[in-house]
Amino acid sequence: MASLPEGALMQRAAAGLAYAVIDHLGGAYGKRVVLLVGSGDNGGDALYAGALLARRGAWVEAWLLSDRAHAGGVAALRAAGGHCVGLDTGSFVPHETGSTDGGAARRADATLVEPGERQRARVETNTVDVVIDGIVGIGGKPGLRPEAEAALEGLAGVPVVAVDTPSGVCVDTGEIDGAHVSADLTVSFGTYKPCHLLDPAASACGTVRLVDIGLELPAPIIESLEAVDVAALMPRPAPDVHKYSRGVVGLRVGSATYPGAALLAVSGANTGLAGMVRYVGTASEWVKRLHPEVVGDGQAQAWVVGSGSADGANSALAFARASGVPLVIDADSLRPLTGPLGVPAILTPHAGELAALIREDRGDIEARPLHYARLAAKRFDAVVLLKGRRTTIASPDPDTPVRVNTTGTSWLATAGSGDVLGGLIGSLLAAGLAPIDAASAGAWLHGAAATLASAGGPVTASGVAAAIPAVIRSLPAVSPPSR
Ligand SMILES: NC(=O)C1=CN([C@@H]2O[C@H](COP(=O)(O)OP(=O)(O)OC[C@H]3O[C@@H](n4cnc5c(N)ncnc54)[C@H](O)[C@@H]3O)[C@@H](O)[C@H]2O)[C@@H](O)CC1
Ligand SMILES: [K+]
Repeated sequence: MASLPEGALMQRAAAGLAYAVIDHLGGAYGKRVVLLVGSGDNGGDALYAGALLARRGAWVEAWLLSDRAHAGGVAALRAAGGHCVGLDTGSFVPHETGSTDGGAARRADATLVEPGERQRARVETNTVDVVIDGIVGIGGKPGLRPEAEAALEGLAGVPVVAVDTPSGVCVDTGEIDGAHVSADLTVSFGTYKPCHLLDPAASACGTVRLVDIGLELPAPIIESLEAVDVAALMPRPAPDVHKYSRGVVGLRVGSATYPGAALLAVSGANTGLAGMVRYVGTASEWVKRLHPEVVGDGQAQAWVVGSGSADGANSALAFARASGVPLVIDADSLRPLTGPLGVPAILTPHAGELAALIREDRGDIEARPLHYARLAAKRFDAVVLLKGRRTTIASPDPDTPVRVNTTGTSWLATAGSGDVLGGLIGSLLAAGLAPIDAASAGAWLHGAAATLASAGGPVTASGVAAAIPAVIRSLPAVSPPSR
């Protein structure tokens, strides 16, 4: 910031925001835009973007929700032909804006709402094309104040573009505590924030669009893999490779009650990412018939246990643990866990399973996935992959960023898809990926395979497994790591 002229970052943010709004609306000319403007720089972004839209022929009205507003933004909007309205027509006084954008405070030298504007009848809300939410951004506390709630109520049904973050959500944790904006589009500046990735707040963001404003960013505490990252993690056979050196994954899953879980877990593991798949359990005959490549008991570089294991869950876990190799622990084998396992492990609970495991309320876990994934990772000294719309993957090492998965479709909420995921992660673990990488790359591929197989329609767990190789083929080419 020190090297930039004052206000440069805000101008970049506002321009990015305005063009995103123009894209969203399919143009600016003749559109009716209401800005909801809070007291900080988030409101400043909205006002400058409003000025740009007004210059492009939009009709723009700013509702100033506080007795302070970004003075430069107000002046710019007025100069471009936009209007400012105070909701409660209080006395609007000059103020010093926050110092996040350039450091120096700016002092307004005019009242924010001119007398003529103050009493104007406000726009008919059913003619508004878009609301720009500049109530609060990264400086806001969770929840909305009554004037913001009232304004949003009056504009119910109008599409909302959120500036940086949907106002009211907790930016740093993705939690929700009180009223908040639900946006159709969120335009984030510089980087994604936790609320853009983590549920429940991520569900309030709508589509998230990132505008690069040239920030130099610190190391993240949360990250989300993209296709190129997954491509770089994929095990690719070297020329001198053989089936054992590519890794052997073993599965002790399924039971007489749930033979299908065994077949699905094997289909997730048996996509060719590892050199060999072993299966031990009651569904052996079925596995042999449907997956002739799969062999029986023996040494493995990773074991998958618990999916549909029913009464066999404890012994499957005990056998696998005794092998000393990394484990994927799913479903029924999560139940006997009481603490660290002594071997590298990935636990793959959904919220209900994690609730039972750590004796918490399922609703609390769904409301605070980041918190509980981290807590469980620490307690069990294992990578914890907490399944959900935004699967959240925490490492026991507090310095390793938490990974949030963004691939997938709600069609993936289907029986057996978790069994496929466990097998897939096991094969990546056996192929030599670190547990956090195996879990997060597995979640990414699984979600992407579901989207591919679904193509907008229904999908089954078998269909997801079948689509995994095609997803891997479609990953971008990456140069191999230098030795
Ligand atoms: N930091 C940066 O590098 C940049 C920041 N920019 C913008 O600046 C924003 C941050 O600005 P600020 O730090 O001024 O903070 P905000 O504008 O996010 O909000 C803080 C202000 O809102 C009030 N407030 C807090 N919680 C509230 C609530 N729940 N309801 C109503 N009012 C509440 C506070 O009293 C304070 O005045 C970013 O989100 C982004 O939009 C951009 O202009 C680009 C550069
Ligand atoms: K906002």
